[in-house]
Amino acid sequence: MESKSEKVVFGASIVVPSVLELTKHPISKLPLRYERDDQDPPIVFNGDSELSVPVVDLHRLAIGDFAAAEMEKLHSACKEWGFFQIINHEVPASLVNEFRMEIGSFFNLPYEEKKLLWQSRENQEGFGQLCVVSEDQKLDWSDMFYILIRPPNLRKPHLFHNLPPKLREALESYTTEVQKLAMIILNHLAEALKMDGEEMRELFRDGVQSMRMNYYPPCPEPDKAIGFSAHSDANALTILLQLNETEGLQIRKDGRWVSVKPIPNAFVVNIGNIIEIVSNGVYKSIEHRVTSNCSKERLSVATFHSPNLSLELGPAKSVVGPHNPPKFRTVPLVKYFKGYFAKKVEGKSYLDQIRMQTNEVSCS
Ligand SMILES: O=C(O)CCC(=O)C(=O)O
Ligand SMILES: [Fe+2]
Repeated sequence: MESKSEKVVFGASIVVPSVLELTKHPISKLPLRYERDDQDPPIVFNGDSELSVPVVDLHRLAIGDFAAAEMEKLHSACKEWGFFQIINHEVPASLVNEFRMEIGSFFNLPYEEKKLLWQSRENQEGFGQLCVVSEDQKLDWSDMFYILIRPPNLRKPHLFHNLPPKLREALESYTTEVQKLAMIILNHLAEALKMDGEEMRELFRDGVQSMRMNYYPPCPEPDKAIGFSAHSDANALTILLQLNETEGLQIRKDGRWVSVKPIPNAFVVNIGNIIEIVSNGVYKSIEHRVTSNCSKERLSVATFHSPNLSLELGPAKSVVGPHNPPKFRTVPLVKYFKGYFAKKVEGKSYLDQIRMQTNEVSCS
């Protein structure tokens, strides 16, 4: 039976305004609905050059002489940061650039056309914002477009078929390549965790891939607003493309917010809650956010990878043992997602709810 906190209805008759439309005519004051006092102020910590997100070279992971050192870098990035940037990933730059251009045009479509692709009462796909459940709820200073891509039976025809044809084509090629990259990374993570590679592959066979495109317009009062409020990702592995050179993404590291500086042709990869659970807490799903700025727009696209929806989620069997007892309970994946979104609406972390208490004994 569903607990009360798992019941959540998104967007029932709630219209989430488009921030891009709001900024079409210059405004000097931030509308009240975007003024935030529930977020840390957007202080950028830049003082210590030691503090920058690790960079992992995928090519070196495959070359005998360098592989062990690169693998160690990957392992410690996932343990200590929950984030890394990946270079030499072999996703063709031409394909990424094609996609980049199509996304820019997509956000600039006339509002009347975009309205046809707006979130509906029942689900969060389409243009809009995440987890908006009331008219008074404060909003992020951004527009997003969220869509399920794989497996194909999850695609919503009214969204997928109504995407501009060139965007759909570019999205198809981009997500196919990024899906391959995600599997390569997940295989490396299994190796680094000393987890059975077959157990990892089995989890992600016919897994879920979804995508969120984010548009952050310049903000009249960036100190009072937030582009994307602090959160950790629900899924297993996020592969993020920062589409232009505008900074904004920050991650929480040892209690401070650290900027993730865009590196040309790199992807930002982050561990989501699901890998934190599968790795039995060895890898960390880290809180991150996007700050606003007063002069430059920012665009990003996050591609999310999750296991097969019919499976149960818990610490990997090949990772836990007498010396490493499970730190999380095992729950059906579908139940996990419902719990995540319900807790997000409450502003809490669902991970804490499925974390084992110290006196709890595992039955799995
Ligand atoms: O725009 C970004 O850089 C981050 C977006 C993000 O965290 C998300 O879509 O989950
Ligand atoms: Fe995120």
